[in-house]
Amino acid sequence: MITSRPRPVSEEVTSSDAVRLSSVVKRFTDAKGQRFSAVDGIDLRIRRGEVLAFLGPNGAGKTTTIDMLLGLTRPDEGSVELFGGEPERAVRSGRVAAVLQSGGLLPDLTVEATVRMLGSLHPGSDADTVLVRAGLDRLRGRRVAECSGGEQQRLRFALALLSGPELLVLDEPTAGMDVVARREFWAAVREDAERGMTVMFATHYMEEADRFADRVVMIDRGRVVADGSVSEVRSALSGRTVSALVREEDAAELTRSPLVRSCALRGGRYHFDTPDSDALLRLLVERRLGTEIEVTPRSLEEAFMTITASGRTAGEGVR
Ligand SMILES: Nc1ncnc2c1ncn2[C@@H]1O[C@H](COP(=O)(O)OP(=O)(O)OP(=O)(O)O)[C@@H](O)[C@H]1O
Repeated sequence: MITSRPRPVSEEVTSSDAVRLSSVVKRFTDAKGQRFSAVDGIDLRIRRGEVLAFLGPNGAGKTTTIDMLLGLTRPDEGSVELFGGEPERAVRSGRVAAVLQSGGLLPDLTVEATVRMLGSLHPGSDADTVLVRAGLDRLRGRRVAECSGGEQQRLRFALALLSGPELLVLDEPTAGMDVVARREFWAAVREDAERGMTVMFATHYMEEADRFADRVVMIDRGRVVADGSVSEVRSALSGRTVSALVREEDAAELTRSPLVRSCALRGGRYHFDTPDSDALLRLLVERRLGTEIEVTPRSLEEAFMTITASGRTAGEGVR
């Protein structure tokens, strides 16, 4: 497993922990009546003020983990603590708020009326400030039904802010939004994160993790397979991609070299995943094996594909 900093779960919980999951397991029954572990022993500590991206392919167990974290469902094994106590207590007291994927809005109310109505449940909340913080000031009079998907998510974000939460949990908050809407959404969240709020967000968009998170936790089939800063996760799978025009027989020979971890043919070019791009480059040039050679750093997305793919073939995560 890739870890940036050791996070032994046996360490005493300190006041700096917002979230602590210890050996959490959640089982469900599948369509064939078989029990399986959707979450299979997750240990995770999130320190106060951290912005953590929670990544994983479809069905990896992200939503199930988040549901346990919010006290919506209980683990079959292990424990979940928010700010050192029960999740339900932290949610009830407004220290934790969530932006989930859908639901929860009344289509005929205006944006402002929605925020004021929900605000009345939180004494001391300031609807005007929240509308501005969520970037909704100009949309106050718009009916919810007429808001775009991105605007509705910003409204859910505004509602989450009403209780003045210390921890904000977002489950794929930008699913289905276009690039502009996603950018606007994250600009609003980022401002709050910069004020010191702890944020945990699940996403399928790697660039959101790349741009926004301090730390990335990747899960696959209910287990943590990588944990570190974006650059640590990338560099732990250190390497670059070298692509070039190469003859088929030369490419076949190159894939047998220890300098090549894997190779893919795209758009007529061979893309070699390599642990040592300098050496591979030298080889290609000196032996005239390739032309139009390009060297590019691996993206977080590539790191993620490698981690989850190796987990699938080896039966476990990258270690
Ligand atoms: N109530 C349930 N009963 C049975 N199986 C469930 C239930 N909830 C989730 N699952 C299964 O548990 C696994 C994990 O689901 P989960 O929704 O946590 O994944 P996810 O990582 O959030 O996926 P996605 O990115 O697609 O939202 C999946 O195989 C899912 O089908």
